[in-house]
Amino acid sequence: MRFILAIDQGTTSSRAIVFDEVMKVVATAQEEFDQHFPASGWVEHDCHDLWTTVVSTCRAAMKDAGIDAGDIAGIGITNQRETTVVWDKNTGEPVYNAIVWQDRRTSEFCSGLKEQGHEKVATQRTGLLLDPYFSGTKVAWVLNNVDGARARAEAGDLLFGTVDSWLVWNLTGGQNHVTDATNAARTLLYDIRKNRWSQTMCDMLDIPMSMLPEVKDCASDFGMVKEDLFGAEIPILGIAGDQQAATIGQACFKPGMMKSTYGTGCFALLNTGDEPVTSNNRLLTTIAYRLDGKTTYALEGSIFIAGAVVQWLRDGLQIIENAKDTQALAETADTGHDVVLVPAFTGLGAPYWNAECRGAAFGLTRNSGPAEFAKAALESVGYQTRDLLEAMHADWSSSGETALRVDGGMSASDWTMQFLSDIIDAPVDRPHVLETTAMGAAWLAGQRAGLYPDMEGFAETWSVEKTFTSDMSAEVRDAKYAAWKRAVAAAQAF
Ligand SMILES: Nc1ncnc2c1ncn2[C@@H]1O[C@H](COP(=O)(O)OP(=O)(O)O)[C@@H](O)[C@H]1O
Ligand SMILES: O=P(O)(O)OC[C@H](O)CO
Repeated sequence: MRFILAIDQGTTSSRAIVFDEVMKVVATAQEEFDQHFPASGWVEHDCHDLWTTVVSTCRAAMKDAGIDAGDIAGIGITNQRETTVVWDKNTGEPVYNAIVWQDRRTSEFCSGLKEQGHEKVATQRTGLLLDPYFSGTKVAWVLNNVDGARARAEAGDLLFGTVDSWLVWNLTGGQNHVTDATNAARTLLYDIRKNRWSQTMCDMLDIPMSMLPEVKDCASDFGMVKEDLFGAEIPILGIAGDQQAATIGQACFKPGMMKSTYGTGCFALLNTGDEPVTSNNRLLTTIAYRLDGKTTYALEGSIFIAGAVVQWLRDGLQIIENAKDTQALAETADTGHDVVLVPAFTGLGAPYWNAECRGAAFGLTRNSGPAEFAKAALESVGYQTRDLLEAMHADWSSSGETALRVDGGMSASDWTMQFLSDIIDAPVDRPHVLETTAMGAAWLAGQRAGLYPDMEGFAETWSVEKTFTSDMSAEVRDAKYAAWKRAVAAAQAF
């Protein structure tokens, strides 16, 4: 029996999952690591934590599966995207902590670039916006703020990588400085149409191109894990950013197919085929995957707070003990009035991109209590998804012809998924396999290793566990969504 090992290096934890020959999960290991918040709006990870938790979870998953490294046909890596690591190629030592995708420290730098009229050029090349979310301005921050970093980078001694790159560098014992096209597409340095690093963007941000990794297809030979790590060499055969891996894991291979992942945040990706679609509604144009040199593009909507609003009910308001308690609470809410919650705790993502906006609740009465807040919190996720879908429909007329495929921790909530279907007025499909992110990475590696089926064969294995269909009158839907739009406008005006 041969196995595939998927590494899912996420924002709050690292996971390793062993899949067998028929793509079934046989073992999983997970380890959380510390989040560092050195200043308001700053979020960092210790690069060594990312690495050591990956190694220990891989070892634990292999042990639990009762297998040796020699039984593994290949490794697939998927990762939190945009998070930025800069290290010295001679010593392998990072020059600074990993600056996490959520980090807003380069807000002013981005505003300055926008005022100088650079956004159009940046969007044309990269499909992204001049926002601190992406890696480019984070790399520039390291070069401009860490003592001696710029000189070392210009001398060719420093390397930049997203988390996948950092992991491969370490797994291969400092041999390979590589990434895949989906991760490159999140850096603000990659030309997604020409499929190469953009000299224009590197000049704009003053980043030496010698720091950048080689960009490969998502299923490629990324290098060999050195033998002393797990007891045998293992080829690394697949890499994709986590939201792209979920798109693959959900088998969204045809134009018009869309997935939405409800974890801490929510990321919706719509497959737009082999042409990048330029958004007029502040969505991102990105690479869904690149296989055999052929790029498939996606429109992406990124919402920063989805499941995190449930964490706020638990840890901030302390009105629930467990995330799953929200459903029972929401069911008891007063149906006579609607509380609308705008969870802009860290600003608003797509399609508003308002970094300064903060959260707000509207429609409160003497009757508003935990149940009404729980309902409003769950509904906010549906409203935000509708915002994204409206933008996608406006940008691309062929969108929305198929059901929305959902995954992520919050998709376990039937109540939330039913409201989602009601408010978007479209079917919502929840698959049997909710490990879609790891599955996507595993499939990339497994088909490269000759173990797993091709794209069509893989798509046939996807199956729906539950379909939610809209059960809300148009009148109620329209009134509720109009109230949401008023609430978002009011929160932004505050
Ligand atoms: N039954 C549930 N109802 C509502 N929210 C849930 C439920 N289960 C999990 N969540 C939310 O989902 C999130 C965890 O999902 P997960 O996919 O593990 O996220 P991430 O990968 O971002 O850490 C948490 O924010 C949690 O509050
Ligand atoms: O680590 P996650 O699952 O929160 O995903 C983070 C995204 O990749 C950020 O763009």
